[in-house]
Amino acid sequence: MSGVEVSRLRKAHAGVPVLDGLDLAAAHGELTAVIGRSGSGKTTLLRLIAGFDQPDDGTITVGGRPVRGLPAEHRRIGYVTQEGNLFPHLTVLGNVAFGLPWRRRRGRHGVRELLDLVGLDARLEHRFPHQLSGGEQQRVALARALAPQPDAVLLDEPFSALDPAIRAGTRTAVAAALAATSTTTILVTHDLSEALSLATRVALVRDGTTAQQGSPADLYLRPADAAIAAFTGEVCELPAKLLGDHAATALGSAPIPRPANGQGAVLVRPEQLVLDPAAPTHATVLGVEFRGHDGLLRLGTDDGEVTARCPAHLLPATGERVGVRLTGTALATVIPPGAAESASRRPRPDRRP
Ligand SMILES: Nc1ncnc2c1ncn2[C@@H]1O[C@H](COP(=O)(O)OP(=O)(O)OP(=O)(O)O)[C@@H](O)[C@H]1O
Repeated sequence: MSGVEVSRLRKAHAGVPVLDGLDLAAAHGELTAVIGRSGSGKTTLLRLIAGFDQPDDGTITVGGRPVRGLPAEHRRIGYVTQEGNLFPHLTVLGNVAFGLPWRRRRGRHGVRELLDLVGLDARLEHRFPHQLSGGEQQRVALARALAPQPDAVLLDEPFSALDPAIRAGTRTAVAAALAATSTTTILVTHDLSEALSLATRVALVRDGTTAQQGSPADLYLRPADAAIAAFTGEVCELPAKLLGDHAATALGSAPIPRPANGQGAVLVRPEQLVLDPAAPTHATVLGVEFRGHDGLLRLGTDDGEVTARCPAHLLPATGERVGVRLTGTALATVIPPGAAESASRRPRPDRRP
C-alpha cells in the first residue's frame, strides 16, 4: 500500500506562489522529514495534505486514494502541531478517547494501550493538559492522532517548543510509537539533526519545489548542489584544481561528484579534514570552538583558512602546528564564471537554499 504522494502541487497565498509544482513521496510506514528555510512552504504543504486548505493545482493521494475534494475529517490523517493543541477542558483520557471510534470510547483499554505506546504513565490519565509537561502533552497529542488508526500522521515541528532536556526523550518515544504502528509520517522540522536521525527519507523544499529528496545520507554526503551542502551541515571551502573526476587541493586530492575542469573550489565537511602528524601539509591552529563531543578548529594553511572537526579528547591548543589531510569525496564544486583568472572572486556558498 502506498503512503502519501504529492504531485505537481501548486498553491499561492495572496497571489504569491508558495508551492510551484512540488512533488513528494512519503513511503508507507516510514517517516519522511521535510526541511527548508523559513517561509519555504512546509506548513502550507502539510495543510494541503491534511485538507485544511485547497491546492490551486496538483494531486495528493493518501493510502492510494486521491483526496481532492475530501473534507479534512474524512482524509484519515492525524495532525500534531508545535503546541499539541490538546482540548484544555478534557483530561488525558478524554483527549485520547476523542480520537477513538465511538464503539471503543467507553472502555479505557484502547486509551491505555495508546498511552503505553507513546511511553506515557497511565497514572496521568486523569490529568488536564495544564497539569502536564510539554513533552507529556506532545505524547498525548500523538496518542490522540494515532487513536483512529490514520493512514498518515503529519507532524508540524512537534518538538520545537520543548526544553532541550526533554526533547530527546520525547522524540525517541514518538518515533518508537510511529515505528511500532508502521504509521506513514511526514515530519516538518527546522532541526536538521532531528530530520537526519529520525527520518528514512528527507525532502528539501526550495523555491516551491523539492530541490532534493533522498536518504539522510544522500542529503548530507551527496547533496545535489553547493547550496544544499551548506544547508545540511557545516562546510569548508577549499581552493582546488578540478581535474575531471577529482580535485587537487593543498590538503590532498578527492573525487568530485560531477566531472569538472579548471580552477575553482570544492566543498567538504569539516570532519573530512583529519589531523594526522604524518600528513604532508601542516597548519597552525588559529582557534578552537569547543562543542562537547567534538570541536571545530580554525586552521591556517599556506592556501588560506580552513575548518576541521576533531573529537574533543584530541583537540589541539590554539597556536599548535598540526598535520592535516583531506579524506573522502568532495560534496560539491564551486566554479564561478571567471574562476580560471581569479579564484579569489569565488562567492561563498549560500546557507539558505
Ligand atoms: N494564510 C496565508 N495567507 C497569506 N500568506 C500566507 C498564508 N499562509 C502562509 N503564507 C505565506 O506563505 C509562505 C510560506 O509559509 P509557510 O508557513 O508554509 O512556510 P514554512 O516553510 O512552514 O515556514 P516556517 O519554517 O517559518 O514555519 C510564507 O511567506 C507565508 O508568509
